[in-house]
Amino acid sequence: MTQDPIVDIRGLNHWFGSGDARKQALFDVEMTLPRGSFTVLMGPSGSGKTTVLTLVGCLRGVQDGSVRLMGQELRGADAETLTGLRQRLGFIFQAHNLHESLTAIQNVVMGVQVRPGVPDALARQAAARALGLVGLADRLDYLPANLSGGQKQRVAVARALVGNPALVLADEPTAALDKDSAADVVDLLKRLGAERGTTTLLVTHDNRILDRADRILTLEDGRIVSVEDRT
Ligand SMILES: Nc1ncnc2c1ncn2[C@@H]1O[C@H](COP(=O)(O)OP(=O)(O)OP(=O)(O)O)[C@@H](O)[C@H]1O
Repeated sequence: MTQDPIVDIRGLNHWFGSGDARKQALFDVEMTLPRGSFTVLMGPSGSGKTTVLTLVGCLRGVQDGSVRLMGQELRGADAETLTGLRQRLGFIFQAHNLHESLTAIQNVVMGVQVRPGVPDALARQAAARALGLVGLADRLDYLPANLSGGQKQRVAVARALVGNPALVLADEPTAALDKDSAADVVDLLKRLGAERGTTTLLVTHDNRILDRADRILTLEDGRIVSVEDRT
């Protein structure tokens, strides 16, 4: 049985600014992400990658065209629908964005608590399990300042995955990492995604990640210029 794609984008245009400063950032972008797929979105700086990611992540409003996320149209969707959808997403950013005053496990617990009504003990249990999966079972009570760059990024991966998201959106997750840590983080994302059926859309211009992708989409000047299927 074929399932609906997690993400289906049709004729997406996007503009920034207004008046004379108005500038089109995306032109007629089309993209389909099948459930469980691992897609890399690449392209030069300023080509529109982050804009696509923030639109799919319900972090900015869709102006023109259609973005369907888990079957729901985002254009014109109300705030409640967008909040509900956002709770089913996992975000990983270039800078790990951990709270420096919270320990690794407290940071990951915050990833559980985006969903209302999860009891503290259960959240802590899930967070400990997620940190175990990323190989940090012995670092639960460390503050970010006492973790390496790769370890911090793995905490961010655990935080993104702990709520069992349907879709992980990752923006340059390996930019701050050395070669080995970058490969570890990507392999981890891919493995956990495969085990849980999570779909991943990863933005990067890091060539080291490309051989791990199921699909590589390339954006240039706001347009998709190539789609390479590797499955
Ligand atoms: N908030 C904004 N206001 C005005 N213009 C913006 C804004 N955000 C992005 N842009 C413009 O939209 C275009 C696409 O930007 P975007 O950040 O999506 O590119 P990118 O491919 O992610 O770049 P990078 O790899 O450098 O992060 C660029 O020309 C950028 O200057």
